[in-house]
Amino acid sequence: MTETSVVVHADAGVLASAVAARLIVKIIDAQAERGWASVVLTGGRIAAAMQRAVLELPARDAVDWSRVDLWWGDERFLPAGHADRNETQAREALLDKLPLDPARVHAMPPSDGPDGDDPDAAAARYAAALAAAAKPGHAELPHFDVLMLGVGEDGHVASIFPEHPTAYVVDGTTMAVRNSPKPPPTRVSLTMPAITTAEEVWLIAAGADKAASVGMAIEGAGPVQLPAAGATGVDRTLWLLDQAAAAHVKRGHRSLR
Ligand SMILES: O=C1O[C@H](COP(=O)(O)O)[C@@H](O)[C@H](O)[C@H]1O
Repeated sequence: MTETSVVVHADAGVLASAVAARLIVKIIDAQAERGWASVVLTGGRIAAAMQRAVLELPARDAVDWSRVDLWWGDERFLPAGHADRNETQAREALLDKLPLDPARVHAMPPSDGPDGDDPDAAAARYAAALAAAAKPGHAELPHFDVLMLGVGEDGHVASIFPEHPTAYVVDGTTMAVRNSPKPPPTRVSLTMPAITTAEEVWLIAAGADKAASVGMAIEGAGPVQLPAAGATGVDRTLWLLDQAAAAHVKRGHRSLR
């Protein structure tokens, strides 16, 4: 059974740098144990702040970045290099400044990639890449040490939206997303069953506009109504919040930092 914790930081800046520190330590621990680490990135504002914060921490040099696999939880299906792609954001904020092995940076295909403007083919291609990285006998996914998720104002995670067809998907590892309520309308996403295979899931949210959804998700809302409520890790589910996003979380459910 997953252990769930809620950690509340003073503001978005402290949150970003605390998550960055946590991520570095998680990667160091995974590499000490098995030689490599596998991380699933998310997009959005707090994710970008966290990515920038990783660069500012001297402990980043304790990571062997050439032995880190990077995946994405979702992607806005746009041309390569588009400013709104989660990949572009991560590359600009962090990845382009790290000595990563390019073969281990597994971005989701863009809309002008090998499959053209076909999100189903792009999702299938990503599913194949995930399956190719899985250990023999380990079904369709590699091990994920940590899978990070931003939380939308409406409680969406990755590109799984409340009451949207994506919230009802119970099989497969990836999916094309159409008619997303948040632009752009076409996306590619991991499915909820894929997300919940991660060793640890970290849900990261900052700002008062996230407070209602975060509060309801932690207090027991259903995952179709609030996908954030269904995103759990196998060993651990960690809510990493600033004070404003935690405003509706009951005192007994949080530890203040
Ligand atoms: O569209 C998306 O939004 C969420 C949250 O973004 P934020 O700016 O409100 O933090 C993000 O986590 C997701 O990956 C992304 O595609």
